[in-house]
Amino acid sequence: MEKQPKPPPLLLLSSQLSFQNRVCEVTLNSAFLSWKEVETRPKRTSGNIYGPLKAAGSHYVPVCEIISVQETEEDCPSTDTGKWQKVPQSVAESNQHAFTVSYVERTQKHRWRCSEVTLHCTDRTLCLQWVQAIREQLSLLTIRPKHLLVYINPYGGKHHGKRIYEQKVAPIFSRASISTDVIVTERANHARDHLKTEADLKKYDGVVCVGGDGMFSEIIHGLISRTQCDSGVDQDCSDEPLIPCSLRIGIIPAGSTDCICYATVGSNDPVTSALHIVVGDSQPMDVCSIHHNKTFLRYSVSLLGYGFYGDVLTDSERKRWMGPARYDISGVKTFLSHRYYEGTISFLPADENVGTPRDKLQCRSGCDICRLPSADKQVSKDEESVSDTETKGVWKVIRGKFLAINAACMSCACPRSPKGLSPSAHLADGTADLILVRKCSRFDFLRHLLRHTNKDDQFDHPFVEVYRVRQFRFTPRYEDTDSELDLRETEGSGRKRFFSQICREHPACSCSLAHSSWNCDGEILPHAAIQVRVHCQLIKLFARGIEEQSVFEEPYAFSAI
Ligand SMILES: CCCCCCCCCCCCC/C=C/[C@@H](O)[C@H](COP(=O)(O)O)NC(C)=O
Ligand SMILES: Nc1ncnc2c1ncn2[C@@H]1O[C@H](COP(=O)(O)OP(=O)(O)O)[C@@H](O)[C@H]1O
Ligand SMILES: [Ca+2]
Repeated sequence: MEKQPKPPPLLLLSSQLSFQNRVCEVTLNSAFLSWKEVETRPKRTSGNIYGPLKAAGSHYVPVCEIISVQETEEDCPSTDTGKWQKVPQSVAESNQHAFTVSYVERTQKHRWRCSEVTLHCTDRTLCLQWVQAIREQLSLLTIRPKHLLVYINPYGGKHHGKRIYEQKVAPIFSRASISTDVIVTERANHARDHLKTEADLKKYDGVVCVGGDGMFSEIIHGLISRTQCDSGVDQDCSDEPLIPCSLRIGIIPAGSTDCICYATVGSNDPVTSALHIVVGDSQPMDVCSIHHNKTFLRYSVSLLGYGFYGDVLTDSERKRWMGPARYDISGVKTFLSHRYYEGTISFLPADENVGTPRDKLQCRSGCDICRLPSADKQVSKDEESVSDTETKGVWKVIRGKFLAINAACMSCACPRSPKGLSPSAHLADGTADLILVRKCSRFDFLRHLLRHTNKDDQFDHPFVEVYRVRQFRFTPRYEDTDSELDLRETEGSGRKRFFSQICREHPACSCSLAHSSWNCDGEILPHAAIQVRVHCQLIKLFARGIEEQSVFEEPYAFSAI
């Protein structure tokens, strides 16, 4: 289909206003607000005392990135104590009428800041006309949230959640005329239970989570369960397609890892996240459901890890008082213990059109793969059911001794690992990357781990395999005989023989090490044998995916427009 050329933006208002004592040509059209300095005063240059009328720096702000506009009360002393208030530029200007536009400015490392420009008018009518025209354009942006439900975990990360929200986020929401109901949680699972049973969700345009990945996990559990419950979907039934949640979720990072925020925005910065909420961004996201036989256990959006990451989490939970540093201490300890686990992984590979975990195509804002119509979208019940299409694939079975089994339905990029556990995983393609790290030497495992922190390919080792999957199952070795899959032991079954073998191979370890635990977005799962299925685009965030670097380096320098 041929693309229709976009109609040119409609010119709405144009005036000569003053900015920092200079005359500016200010224009508002349906797409941009722009101001261009115009040199009107005669300028002395060598030879010619009258220089040409010169256009200096032009500025363009897309209307969709304007946060707010207000009349600036320059004559009255300020009642606004935030950093929003500008001191008048000069005595000459202070008597004039002015309005201030706040807008998004991109800075380094995918961070957004709130910038502002104050434009002075010669009369009040013109000033009000400008304020009204800009407000009208903002009111057309119906994707922007107006009323939000905010949950704050006061104990996440370094326990700064409440302060971060009050000092950095609330002023931005109030500037953007967003009203909020704020709940500071009093116990673990407070937010989840409130969302699941109590909250009047019809009142809100979105939910905001102030905390880390664990807190985000609470929010999605509450929201997904509520949505299924309201639609009569049984979460215990692993074949049934789930109903996508309609409310978007914003993440204000205030946790230890903040992987979900970092991997969907590109930074773990509260102001940037608040601005993505204000402009009403929307990023769909895959969610894994985890079952044990016919029982629903949990959902996961970031890391689902058995072996190394499971053991790191189990050890670090005892060190919560240390804050984010607990993961480093437990990481070193777990690395030194060098435990491996036996079991069987079986999985349903994804079709080739979603790419492969090693294709080096990173998921970025507006990602083509996540927009593919063939992505395993949630289908309505009268259409072909998801299970029909999925059973057409062929399951693969891998048995072995593993140091780590990780599944990531997105990159899991975080400050600790800027490209993530699976750098080419997609946020919303309906697949997860399954990473199997087989038993190897400590030195090799260290090389693999260190590659998460630099540019080298962590999958380029003979003991690492990675697959893009839609579903998988894991059965630890001693449970193989009870498994529904009936994957029989070839080397002999029976617990006694299994434990004696483990102990022979592992003289320094105790028998209890035959099992690890699953780390599910920072929560320990009670079962080792699990079935996992990816649900394409089950939730939506107030985010837009990571923007291409070029957008950041040249922040809206629309010189060609
Ligand atoms: C020896 C050098 C080791 C460097 C290894 C670096 C690998 C880092 C890969 C991290 C992937 C993190 C995925 C995110 C997991 C979060 O859900 C979870 C819970 O985060 P939270 O505490 O709630 O913020 N955090 C952890 C560490 O398990
Ligand atoms: N008020 C509270 N008291 C204790 N625990 C809480 C409270 N609110 C939330 N939690 C729990 O704290 C855990 C960690 O929270 P999170 O915000 O992810 O921080 P971190 O990244 O440091 O782990 C989550 O599992 C969440 O369920
Ligand atoms: Ca995915």
